Amino acid sequence: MEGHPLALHDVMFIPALVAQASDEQNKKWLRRAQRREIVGCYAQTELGHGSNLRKLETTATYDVSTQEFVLHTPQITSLKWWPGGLGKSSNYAVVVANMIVKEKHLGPHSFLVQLRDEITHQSLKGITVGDIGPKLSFNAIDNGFLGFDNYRIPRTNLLMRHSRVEPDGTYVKPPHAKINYSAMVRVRSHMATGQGNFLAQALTIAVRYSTVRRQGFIESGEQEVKVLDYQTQQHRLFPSIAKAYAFTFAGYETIRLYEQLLKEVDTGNVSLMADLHALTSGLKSVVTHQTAQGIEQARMACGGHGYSQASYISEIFGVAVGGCTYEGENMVMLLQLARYLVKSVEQIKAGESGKLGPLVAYLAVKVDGVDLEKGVEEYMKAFQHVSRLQTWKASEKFLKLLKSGEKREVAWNKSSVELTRASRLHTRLYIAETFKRSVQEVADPRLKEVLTDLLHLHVNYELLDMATYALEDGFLSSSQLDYVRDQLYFYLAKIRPNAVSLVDSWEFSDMQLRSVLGRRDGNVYENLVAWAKASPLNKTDVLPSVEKYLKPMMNSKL
Ligand SMILES: CCCCC/C=C\C/C=C\C/C=C\C/C=C\C/C=C/C(=O)SCCNC(=O)CCNC(=O)[C@H](O)C(C)(C)COP(=O)(O)OP(=O)(O)OC[C@H]1O[C@@H](n2cnc3c(N)ncnc32)[C@H](O)[C@@H]1OP(=O)(O)O
Ligand SMILES: Cc1cc2nc3c(=O)[nH]c(=O)nc-3n(C[C@H](O)[C@H](O)[C@H](O)COP(=O)(O)OP(=O)(O)OC[C@H]3O[C@@H](n4cnc5c(N)ncnc54)[C@H](O)[C@@H]3O)c2cc1C
Repeated sequence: MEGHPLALHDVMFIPALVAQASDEQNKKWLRRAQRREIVGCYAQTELGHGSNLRKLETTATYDVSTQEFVLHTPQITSLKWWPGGLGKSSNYAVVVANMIVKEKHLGPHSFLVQLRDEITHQSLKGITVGDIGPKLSFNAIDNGFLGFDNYRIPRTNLLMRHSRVEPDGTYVKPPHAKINYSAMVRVRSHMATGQGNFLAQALTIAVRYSTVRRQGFIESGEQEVKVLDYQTQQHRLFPSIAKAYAFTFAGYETIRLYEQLLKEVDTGNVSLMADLHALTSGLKSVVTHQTAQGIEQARMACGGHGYSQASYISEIFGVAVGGCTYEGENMVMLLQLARYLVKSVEQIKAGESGKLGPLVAYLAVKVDGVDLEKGVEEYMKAFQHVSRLQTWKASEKFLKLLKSGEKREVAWNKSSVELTRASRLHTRLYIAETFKRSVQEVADPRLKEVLTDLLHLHVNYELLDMATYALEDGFLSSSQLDYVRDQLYFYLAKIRPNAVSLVDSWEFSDMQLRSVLGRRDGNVYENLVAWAKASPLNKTDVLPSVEKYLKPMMNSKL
């Protein structure tokens, strides 16, 4: 859970080679990387810039006389900073640097760069590399820094699947300006399943523990109740169980889309790139945020013992919450999706609704009202309505500011909170729709029934959470919201008997969970005592600090 120093080798280094190196280059590098003869990382972020890639400062200047690129770190802010596995483990890196050929700045490009000797593992001359120090979590990964002092690499180390520099310095452009960002899009496509998995781990711990923990009464005179029987506890945990399933289903879809994109790009078709970028930007942001919230609620749902490291939930939280920042800070990525939504609104206004992609076609179709009692399809229409309403409002705000003479960037900034709200609602609609589609496809009727309960819980919880938007223009009445509330409580109670099976079905082993509270056998109390006794502070009865500090204090006459 604390991460693995080679994680980025598999998660980004190899995928970057697969997607960006030419077949010829990969004959040399890929097999070696796959066999782990070389260990790599993905070095893009710098001390001064992570979000705004156009301002990366590391330069790769082409020297036509030697047919080499000269990598250089011009100032302190240009040091690579954060890449996982860079500090101590990797001897190679895919380095993203601003490419300069014949004095022309051609923007961020990826290069394969050797950092350390393959035999001694010592850093090479011209390279400064090290670890950035302890972090909130992920401390088994050596996130690192890296500087170049006019460090030379062959021309052929530019990853040349999509763009090239010929020996004479002629630049061949890629078919899409952002094709070099593919390693990030890949990880973003995988993040919904990855984060769903983190959330699932925390929930497994909290739900199991909530059936062991007995405290208080619902009806007097009986045995104290399992805390999972409290409606508040169910409300804290069950909607997150639904989300963990929903994120996993949505993630399967984005992974499929990414694989399709890779194939299409190889045939020169880059049309899916904008759609997938927008989709994964929003999904990564919403999923990481809601996962962090869900894990934190799971921790609190375990009361005092949730705060102990014996719960292991704090470590899961630390790792998962990193996802709000890495692969694109969430606000920045929500604003990327917002660009796509605003463009879609502009298309509709220009009478070009027919050109809209399937995920945004609903923005052009108005619905007057819904009858929620008819079922999930009506909820989808309600989600579409709130997302459409907010997307139009935010877009109109931006477009009005533009029309009033504001500069584009200023108008954008003044509309940005509203735009991020639109992006979230659009993404939550997507999650609900993929959840619905996935449940409809389940063949086993008993499984389908339980998952359908979860889906109902999800749509009622989500709609209630978006109620402000739905009430704003009178789309939903307060009596409809009362119906949603009743449905929510109905499904909390209905799911209760299946709650343990729903988390057990994720099949985490005790070794994976590393949680005293979440043990499969439920022997929490005995093992908490054993865990506490094993604490380093309990190795001796009297600590050296007693002689050194406590006694002088206690014996002092002052
Ligand atoms: C595979 C398994 C993964 C499992 C993961 C799951 C769980 C984790 C478990 C364990 C993981 C272990 C380790 C992983 C941990 C950490 C790894 C972390 C790695 C990193 O963080 S790597 C660094 C990531 N950095 C970023 O994400 C930077 C964010 N910034 C950007 O991406 C860009 O700067 C920007 C914000 C997109 C803007 O780019 P810019 O070039 O300035 O473009 P704009 O002018 O804003 O836009 C122009 C235009 O281009 C479109 N665009 C931008 N990007 C793309 C893209 N990628 N594809 C397609 N189109 C793109 C943009 O939309 C604009 O289009 P317009 O039509 O609107 O003009
Ligand atoms: C655990 C972890 C692992 C990482 N692994 C890697 C790795 O392997 N390789 C790698 O290259 N990098 C890695 N990173 C770096 C990571 O990708 C960046 O930190 C991330 O992209 C955010 O960039 P930043 O740090 O520049 O944030 P900043 O952009 O400085 O963000 C600071 C604040 O400014 C806001 N902001 C910035 N720009 C805008 C804007 N245009 N509009 C509105 N608000 C804005 C943000 O929303 C945020 O609130 C890792 C980071 C972490 C935490």
